[in-house]
Amino acid sequence: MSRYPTLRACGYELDRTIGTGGFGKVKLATHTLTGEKVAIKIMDKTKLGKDLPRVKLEISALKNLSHPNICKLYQVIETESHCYVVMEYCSGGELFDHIVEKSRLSEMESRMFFRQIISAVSYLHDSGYAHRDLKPENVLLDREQNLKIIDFGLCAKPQGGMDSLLLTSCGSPTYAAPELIQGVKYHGSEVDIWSMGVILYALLCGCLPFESDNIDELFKKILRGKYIEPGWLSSGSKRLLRRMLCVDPLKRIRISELINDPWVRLGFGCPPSTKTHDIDRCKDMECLEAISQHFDIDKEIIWSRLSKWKYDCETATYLLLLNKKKNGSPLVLKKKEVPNQ
Ligand SMILES: O=C(Nc1ccc2c(c1)CCNCC2)c1ccc(-c2cn[nH]c2)cc1OCc1ccccc1
Repeated sequence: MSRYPTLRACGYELDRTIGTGGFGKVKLATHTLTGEKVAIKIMDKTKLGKDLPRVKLEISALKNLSHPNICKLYQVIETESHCYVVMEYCSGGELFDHIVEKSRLSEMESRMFFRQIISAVSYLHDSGYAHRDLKPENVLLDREQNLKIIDFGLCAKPQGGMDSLLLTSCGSPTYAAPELIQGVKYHGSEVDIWSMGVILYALLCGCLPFESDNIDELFKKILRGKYIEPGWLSSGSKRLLRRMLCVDPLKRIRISELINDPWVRLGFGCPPSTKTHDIDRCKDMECLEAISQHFDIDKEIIWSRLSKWKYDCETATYLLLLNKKKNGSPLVLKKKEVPNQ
């Protein structure tokens, strides 16, 4: 008997656990109707305690965000005891493991990944959010090695917009900006730029710019902002790293300059894309047709319900059909197996 009957009842066949964290666990699953694979974050609400607000924050952020480099939310299922968050399947695993596997990445492969991070973070900031916990462990890859940012449990949507200051000290110290660990007021966008600098260093060097087993030592290194520049770094990458890992947030490169940085554009001839990607919010008639035929409900009635974006089973079916269409798979929905009488 399945341990999670709710998920089975909502049309998911569970597979193995692929990740566990403070929040709970992440299990692979298949969405029965479309046959698409998903990742389901399973959280026991009675055990979440003070972390429950983080889960709510992540869910509300993900409901407002739609970008090819941000891990998609498909459905939220809540019961008395559990919260299930159905997410995009990222079979390429963590960027961190990819770097470790290759010890370090070439300048062009680093640039290919880094441009996707710039695209996602630029969209995030334009949407009024700061992630505040950017690190290679929170960057996954899909099977085509497209990058997907996860874990918006520490993100902030400052009341007064992205120019207003934040104070909460959060995130992982190794990737945290000097102003954040000093506990002074900071801009979310500026701390994200610093963390992106640490990620770029990890991509190019295969290690971290500031490391120590002793937290005080680590803080001193971050506040000094001095790090080793390995001999293989090009002058363009060294210059960019210095502009990102700049201790003074006022002198740190801004996202608008980062997009046009020569190192970022090298070989592409253009800046990373920054326009919002609401492709998932568009009305796709083929997907609507498939749902309409399967449930024998008028397309306009289906769309009137879908366009409320309730992240229920209908939203999940529609978004997963869009996925199938993007991957060139046929838009068919599986008939529910009628249990033999
Ligand atoms: O699809 C996900 N992961 C995933 C799927 C398939 C495979 C692998 C990995 C690698 C292991 N070999 C099997 C292939 C996957 C998708 C979303 C999320 C997710 C989205 N918000 N929060 C988590 C987490 C996922 O992962 C588990 C995990 C990865 C890194 C930190 C923690 C957990």
